[in-house]
Amino acid sequence: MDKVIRIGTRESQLALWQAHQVNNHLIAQGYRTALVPIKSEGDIDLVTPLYEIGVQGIFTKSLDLALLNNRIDIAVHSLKDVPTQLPQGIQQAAVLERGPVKDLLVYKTNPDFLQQPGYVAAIATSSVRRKAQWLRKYPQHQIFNLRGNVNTRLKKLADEPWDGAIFAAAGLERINVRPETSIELDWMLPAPAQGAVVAVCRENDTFCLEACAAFNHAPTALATQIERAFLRTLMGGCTTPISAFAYIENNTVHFEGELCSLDGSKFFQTSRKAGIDDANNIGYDAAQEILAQGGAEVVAEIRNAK
Ligand SMILES: NCc1[nH]cc(CCC(=O)O)c1CC(=O)O
Repeated sequence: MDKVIRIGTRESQLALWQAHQVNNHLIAQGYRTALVPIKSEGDIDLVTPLYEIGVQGIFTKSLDLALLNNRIDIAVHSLKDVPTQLPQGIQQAAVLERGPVKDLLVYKTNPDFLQQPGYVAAIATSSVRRKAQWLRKYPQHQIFNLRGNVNTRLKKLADEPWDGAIFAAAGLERINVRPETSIELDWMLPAPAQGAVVAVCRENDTFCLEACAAFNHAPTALATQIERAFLRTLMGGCTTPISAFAYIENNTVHFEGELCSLDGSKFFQTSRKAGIDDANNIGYDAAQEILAQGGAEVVAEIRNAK
C-alpha cells in the first residue's frame, strides 16, 4: 500500500479532531496518510449570520472543491453541515460512530432565569433552528447572533452581556471544553446528523471508498440517512428550523422529527418506529406527513424569508 491517502480538513480544532479520527482508522488498517489543512469560507466571515450568507454547504464547499481538484483524496465533514444533496462527483464513503447528539446551554452564573416567566433573557446563537426552537419555548427571550468556531463563540459569550449561548455538546467535547456552567437541553431535538462525522471521496475512487468502508458505522449511517431524508424532503437546506433524531434499539429504528417556523410560533412534530429492515423510508414518510399537515406552508414561508 504505497499510495498516500490525503485527508483534507478545515483548520479549526473541531475539524482537526474529526479528521484525526478518520486518520486513526486508516492508519490502523495499514494505510499511509497525510493531513492537508484547507481554509473554508465558513471559517473566514465571522460577521454575517449564516442564514444571510444563504449558501448551502458553506463549511464544506472548499474541502469538496479540493477533493474534485485532486488536491486531497478524502474530505472529513461534520455531517450536519453537509448539504443533503452531495456535489456531483462526490460520494459518502463512511460515517463514524455518533458522538453526543444534544445541544447545551452554556450560561454565565446560574440558569435560574429559565424559570422566571417575566425575565427577558439574552440568548446567543446564529442557528435558525436553535433560535426557532428557543423562541417556541421562551417567546419572551431575545436572540443574538453568535458566529465563529467554538472557541471564538465561548470567548464572545464571556465578553457580551448575554445570559447564555447554545452549543452542540459534540463540538465542545471534541475540543476538550467542558464548561461547568452548562445544562443539556434535553427538550431540544437536534439538527439532522448532529454529532456524526462523515468521510467523503471522489465517486470513482475505489481505493479510498474501500478503505473507508471498513470503518463505516452502519447504525449511525442508517440513523443519519433517515434524518437527512427527512430534511431533504421538507426543505433540502442545511440552515433551516428542522430537527430530527433517529436511533436504533433492539433492531427497531425510532425516529422523531420537527419543523418550526422561524419565530417559533408554528410547530409540527412527528415520530415513528420501524424494524431495521423496513426503516429506509421513514424519514421521507415523516416529512410527507408534516407537509400534508400544513408544514408545506411553513416551508414556503421559510424559503421566502431567505
Ligand atoms: N454549525 C457548526 C457546527 N458543525 C458541527 C458542530 C459540532 C459537531 C456536531 O454538531 O456534529 C458545530 C458547532 C455547533 O453547532 O455548536
